[in-house]
Formats: sequence, structure tokens, C-alpha cells
Amino acid sequence: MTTQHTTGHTTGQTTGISGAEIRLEEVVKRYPGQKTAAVESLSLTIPAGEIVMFVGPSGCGKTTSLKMINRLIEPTSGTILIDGEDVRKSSADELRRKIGYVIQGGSLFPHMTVAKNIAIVPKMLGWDASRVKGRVDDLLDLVGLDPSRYRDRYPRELSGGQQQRVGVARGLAADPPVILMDEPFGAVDPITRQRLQDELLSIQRELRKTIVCVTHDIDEAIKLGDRIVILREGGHIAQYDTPEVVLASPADDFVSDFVGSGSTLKQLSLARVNEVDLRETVTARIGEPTADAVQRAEAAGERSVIVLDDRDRPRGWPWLRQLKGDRIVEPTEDLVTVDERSTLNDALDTMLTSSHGAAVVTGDRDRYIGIVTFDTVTDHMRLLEDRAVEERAHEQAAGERA
Ligand SMILES: Nc1ncnc2c1ncn2[C@@H]1O[C@H](COP(=O)(O)OP(=O)(O)OP(=O)(O)O)[C@@H](O)[C@H]1O
Repeated sequence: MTTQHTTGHTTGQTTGISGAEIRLEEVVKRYPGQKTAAVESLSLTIPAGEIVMFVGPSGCGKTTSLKMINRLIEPTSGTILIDGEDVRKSSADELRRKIGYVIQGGSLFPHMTVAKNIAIVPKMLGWDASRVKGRVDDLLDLVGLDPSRYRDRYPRELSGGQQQRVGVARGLAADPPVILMDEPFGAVDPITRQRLQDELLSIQRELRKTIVCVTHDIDEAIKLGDRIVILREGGHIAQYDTPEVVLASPADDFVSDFVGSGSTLKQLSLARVNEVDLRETVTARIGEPTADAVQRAEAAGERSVIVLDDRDRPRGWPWLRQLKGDRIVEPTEDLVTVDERSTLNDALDTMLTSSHGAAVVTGDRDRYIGIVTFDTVTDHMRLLEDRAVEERAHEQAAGERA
């Protein structure tokens, strides 16, 4: 699949970044009849290829700011530049090509199939039928839906999470350098939400778009954001920084109240699965004789095996006693995995739904890379707590000296 943006901008071509820089310069939005502006004067640079999360209390101007970028809302004054070009000078077609848009629930057209929903923008841009078809299948694959099973379904025949995946595919359809997302995962249950977030991180690792995403959820902002913009009323920036800095040194009381106390659990949201040691375990292939897999596992002292498909994707994690009745290894339906870029917090949630006290970890394109265990996470928590105690002692000693 083409991951490089090919419409003329040069940002990051050598580094694999396909996103474009976004600059807001003193952008103001005053709705008719409003006494105070919804956004008073917002200036901000969003680097190419990064995910920037907008958070803040209800009504602070997050959605207004986002929609001004693709001109769904016209700014009252100020300038917005994408890759140095003023969005006001772009035609509607150019904006569609440059900016994908994903909102809660995917907002799919109910009377159109999945394929038609995804193809809307490419068709508007005049792509020929075979290119559109190829693109739809690529995108379904990218968002983890088997094209042959899902392309001809209607939105009502999909779960909420699947609809949201199609919504993401539609946002990516014309390979735009910029994707805007408004509460994209707000309408799904926590486990699906976590999966969709993981998938977004995995897709982003591949595509390196510039993604601007509005959320109510500070944990989602910490997890997904390369940077977080915390807005207060009137679209004023309270802090704009990496999640690490926002958590470790909130700019003021407003930010620390909003972010919540720097508890160990919050710190677990900062640590990624790929930062701790993963454990190897025995794997088996779908279709191989069960006896072989059982023998390998028993020789290694394991009581279960991870079942992989022909593309190394985990498809089950049976106990050996469950396997013994079958002649060949079969997939099971209920395996929940975590992406290597997931937070330890998510891994912990996933483990709580598993009888193994561990979670299966996947990398690019959902390939199996190992397991993360409960003990590893609790060890890491202990390490963080020790560090925090040390830091407090250090600060106290410094205070006493002064
Ligand atoms: N079309 C409109 N006409 C008048 N006022 C509006 C309009 N849209 C939004 N506002 C007001 O502008 C301010 C910012 O709204 P906006 O939707 O951008 O906030 P938000 O931070 O996204 O809020 P939420 O988190 O509740 O979605 C609010 O005071 C809102 O009432």
C-alpha cells in the first residue's frame, strides 16, 4: 500500500513521515450573538507526523478549533496553514484530499455498503473504479477487517467497533497528510475502545500522518498523544507539551486538577508495553497436529500455547487440556491482545479479562511478539513507586536545606 503522500509537499519525505505541519496563527471564532469568543486567539504549531490531542472541559472550544482546520467552521479571523499553505486558498477538493475527517461512531451512510462508504472521497476526486476498489480493500485490511467478509455489508450489519474502524478507513481513504478526529472512540465499550486506540497507534506507526484528535478523556490523550493541548475556556492554551511533561510538571492548578493526581496508575499510562521485558512462550500454527504442539509445550514446561495464523497473528491461547481432544490446532474466538505500544494500564485491563494472568502482545499488522505478565507490570509499578518515594525524599531534603 502507498504510505507516502504524493501530492507535492515535501515534509519528511526522507523520514517516512507522510503528514504535514499545521499552524494556527491567532485564530479567533466568535459565533453570531456570542458575547465572548468561543476561541479567542489560538496560536499553535502541530508538527508533521505527530498525534496531537486536544483536551479540556466541556465548551472550551475543542471542536470549534478542530473544525476550523478543515473549514467546516470558518474562523472569524486569523490564519491556518497546512504545510505552509493557507487553508482559505484551497478549494473544497483540495481540502478533502489534504484532510481526512473521522467522528464518533464513524457516521457512516446507512444506505451505502462499507466499500461505498469508504470510497466516497476517492470517487469525488475522480479516481477510476479499479484504483478505488484496490484502495478500499487495502484500507479494510489496514483497519483489521477482512475485505471479502466486510466490503459488501451495510453499517447496520457491523458492531460499533467495526463501524468505527470503517470510519477510520474512510478518513484515510484519499491518503491525506492530515487527519482530524472528533471523539473518535467515544461511542464504544472500554475494551473495544482500547483496541481501536491500539490499532490507531499501529496504523500511525506505519503511516506517520499528522493527526489532531479531540477527546474528553485525559487517559486517552496521554496514551495516544505525542503532545497534548490542554485548553481552558475561550480556547486558551493552559499547556501544550508531551504527556510526560504534562504529568510530571503541570503548568498550573488548572492543569493539575484536569490531569488528576500523578498516581502510580496514571504513571502506568505513560509506560508502554514495549518498555518492559516480554516473555516468550510456545506457539502453535493453525492446522498443525495438536500432538506436536502439546509435546513442544510440555517439553518447555508450559501449560498453554498461543495459536498463530499464517500471518503470525495470534488467534487463540488454549490450555493444553483444552487442546487434547482435537486432532489439529484450531483458532479460538475470544483472544484479546494488546499492541506493543499500548500502555501498561491497558495491558493490566486486558489481563483482568484473561485467565492466564498475562496478555498477548502484538506488533505491526497484529503480528505476535510475546506476552506481558502480571508480575512484570507489578514489578514496574513497584519501581515507579520507589522512584517517586526517592524523589519526594530528595525534594524534602532540598527544602530543609533551603
Ligand atoms: N454553532 C454555534 N453557535 C453558537 N455557539 C456555539 C456554536 N457551537 C459552539 N458554540 C459555543 O462555543 C463554545 C465552544 O464550543 P465547542 O463545541 O468548540 O466546545 P468543546 O470544547 O468541543 O465542547 P464539548 O467538549 O462539550 O464538545 C461553547 O460555549 C459553545 O456553546
